[in-house]
Order: sequence, then C-alpha cells, then structure tokens
Amino acid sequence: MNDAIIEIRGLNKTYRGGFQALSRVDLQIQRGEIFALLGPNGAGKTTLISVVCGLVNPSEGQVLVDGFDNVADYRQARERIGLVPQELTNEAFETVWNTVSFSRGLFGKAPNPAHIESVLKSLALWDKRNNRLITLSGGMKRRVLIAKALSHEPRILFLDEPTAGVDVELRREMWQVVRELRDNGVTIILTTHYIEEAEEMADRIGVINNGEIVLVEDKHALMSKLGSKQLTLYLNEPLEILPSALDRPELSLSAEGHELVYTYDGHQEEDGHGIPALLTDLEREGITFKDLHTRQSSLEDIFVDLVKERA
Ligand SMILES: Nc1ncnc2c1ncn2[C@@H]1O[C@H](COP(=O)(O)OP(=O)(O)OP(=O)(O)O)[C@@H](O)[C@H]1O
Repeated sequence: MNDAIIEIRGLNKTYRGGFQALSRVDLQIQRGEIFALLGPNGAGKTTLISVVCGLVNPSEGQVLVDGFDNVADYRQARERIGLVPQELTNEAFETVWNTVSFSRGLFGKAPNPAHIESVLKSLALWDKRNNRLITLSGGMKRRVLIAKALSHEPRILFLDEPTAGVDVELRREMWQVVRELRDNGVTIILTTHYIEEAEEMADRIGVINNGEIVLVEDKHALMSKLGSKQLTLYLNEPLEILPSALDRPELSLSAEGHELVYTYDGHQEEDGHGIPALLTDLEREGITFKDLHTRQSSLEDIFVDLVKERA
C-alpha cells in the first residue's frame, strides 16, 4: 500500500562553505506511521527535517507534504507539520496556556480554546495551564514543546531527538504520548540515536549515514533479516577441538573449550542444519552440557554493523 503523506525526491543539500550534508535522499513517509530516522552524530538528520519543514533550502530535489510542494505551496505544506525541536527554547515567564495559544496564532489560525484544552489535557498539562514555564520540570517543558507543535492541528509531527538527555522514566512517558498521538491519526517522524527508542516505537526505520539514506525497512523485517541469534552451551567436559562430525561454520569453541557457541539466523533450519540437528550430533558424539543461554542481536548490533560497513 502506498499512501505517502511525505514524498522526498532526489534531495541534495550542500551548505555554504561546500559541506554536503544530504546526498540523493529519496524517502516516503506513509500516512499514520511512526518512522524513526536513525543515524550517528552529524549524519544529516536535523538537516533533513529542516528541509522538509521548509527551514533550510535544499540545493536540489523536491519535497511534497500531503501533495503540496514545500517551496511552491509553502503555507499549505507547513501548516500540516508540527515540529518539536531538539533544543528547549521556552519563553520562561509565559504561562503554558499563553505560549501554546500563541503558537497556534503564528500559523494564522483562528483561536480555538477547545483544541488547546484537549491538547493540554492529552499531554497531562491541564493542571499546569496557568503556570509560568520557569516553574515546570524538564519533562513538563518538553511536553509544552509538543503542545506548541500540536497547537495548529498538524497531521504530521516531527520530533527531533525527543528524549535526548531525558531519564528512563520520562522517556517511557514520552513514548506513551507519541503512541497516543499516532493512535489519533498523527503521522510521526522522530530522529534518535537511541536505538532502544527506535526498537520500541517505530513501525519503520530509516538509517542515515554521511547524508545518505542507507536503509529503509519495516522494523520487524529488519530485525529478522539482519538479526542473528546465538546459542551458548556450557559443556560438562571441556573439548580441545571440535569433532569433525560437528564441523560447521556456525559453531565455535570458546572459554578454553568449556563453551560451544552456535550463531544462527534461521536459514540453517531451512537447510536442515538447525538446532535439532546440532543436538542430535552432540548426543551422538557423547557431548553433554549443564546449561545453555540464548541471545538475539538487537537493533543496536545491526545498526553498528551497518554504519561500520559503510564507514
Ligand atoms: N548551517 C550549517 N552550515 C554548515 N554545515 C552545517 C550546517 N548545519 C549542519 N551542518 C553540517 O551538516 C552535517 C549534518 O548535520 P545535522 O545537524 O543534520 O546532523 P544530525 O544527524 O542531526 O546530527 P546530531 O545527531 O549530532 O544532531 C554536519 O556535519 C554538520 O556539521
């Protein structure tokens, strides 16, 4: 199904001074998804978001937001987007209510107190509506940034590193907020270098490195395609060498022969070389084990491999 709410075509960005921050970026964001853009520092994440939001001009290429060209039809494109920036830049002495209402006005939208009320309630800020921002906790200030970005009823929300420097509890709270927004039909694009965040939240993941999109994939497909599993058997008696009957590339001895490590990705099963065959061979060779441990590679392992491969 292709129901792209954002279409990015052939985007290049070379900053004044000659640095190329984006290189031939093609990307489609589907309506209603949570898309995580993952990449190391300086990869081009903020530049890409800034171009889509119309804050930075591309050197080449085109961005369509819900069908509107973000240069030729800037207003229509921009009003569909909410942007939660990386930096906390709040007006310290304003109240929550005023700052969020003012943001709506910046988009030329008529006041709509009922909408502001529902945004503040959904972000658990209603009780704080008359508080000055300076009196709020860090987590509340972040939620105010989200409320500001939602004040003009955008259908797309960009979150640039929403949980950078945020503690674990607050991070979970933010994830919940983002999920609820998605459940209400908002398309979410978030940048992060917390792999855990992408693993937890995203429907699809894009990886950007050195200004190039190196991969876009459904999260589960990515993890099953590139992920591997590892089975470690703790042997009763150490082995000096592997018997030839056990000779297979996926198997190795470690811990001075006390551990047998089998690394597999599911394809071995199809070829008849999976775990059942391994266990049968072990029994036949009289090799016994006292314990076992399995481990699945995380998105982090996959990501590190990807970025290393292209370095
Ligand atoms: N205004 C600018 N002028 C020149 N170079 C810039 C400018 N803004 C960003 N860059 C360069 O472009 C590259 C990409 O920067 P960008 O902020 O998009 O990366 P990022 O992936 O968001 O990084 P981080 O994870 O650190 O926020 C970096 O090398 C950066 O130094």
